[in-house]
Amino acid sequence: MKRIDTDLPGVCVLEPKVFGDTRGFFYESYNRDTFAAQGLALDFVQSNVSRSARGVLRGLHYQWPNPQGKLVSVLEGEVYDVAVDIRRGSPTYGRWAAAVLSAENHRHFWIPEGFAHGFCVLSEHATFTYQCTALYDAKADASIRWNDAALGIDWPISEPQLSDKDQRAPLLADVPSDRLPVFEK
Ligand SMILES: Cc1cn([C@H]2C[C@H](O)[C@@H](COP(=O)(O)OP(=O)(O)O[C@H]3O[C@@H](C)C(=O)[C@@H](O)[C@H]3O)O2)c(=O)[nH]c1=O
Repeated sequence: MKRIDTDLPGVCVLEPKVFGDTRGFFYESYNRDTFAAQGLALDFVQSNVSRSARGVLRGLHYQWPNPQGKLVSVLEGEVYDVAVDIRRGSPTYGRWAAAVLSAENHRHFWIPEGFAHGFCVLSEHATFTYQCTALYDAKADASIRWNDAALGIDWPISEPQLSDKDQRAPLLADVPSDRLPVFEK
């Protein structure tokens, strides 16, 4: 597995070693020891799958308290995936990083705890899967507006299909500071 760091410390792309043969391919999507050797000592407690049509955007989502680190990837189609540092007191507060993830490139994206996460679908459909370091907690579930100008995310689509919740999401500046994750060194 190859780790490719982004400009945003903590957020990285992981490229698994893919074994192809006449049957198709095989890769390890997660291996505790291989990840730990790359500085990612992760302990997953929940796995999720979603499927979305072209133009759907899910995000920007986070949990506070009980933040979730997420290892995300795509099994069908292609998405533009974004991580945003929304940790109070972080030297990189408000900065974002993005990666194109697809069923062809097998790339995984690591979204650390305390970051907001979202993606939009670039293909006809996309089947998205992710493992989480904390359980879903409906009371702690929160969103930031996908196109918050203060973040300036360079989304590749302009009129996404959003959930009601995501349409109503606040700007980062309007979230009370005690409702945001805390930066821990
Ligand atoms: C995320 C989640 C949702 N649900 C339920 C709540 C709701 O009724 C339904 C759909 O939830 P949502 O609209 O929040 O689903 P979705 O918009 O796909 O939410 C996800 O978006 C991406 C970007 C993330 O980063 C994830 O952590 C998660 O927030 O599924 C669970 O039961 N468990 C879960 O872990």
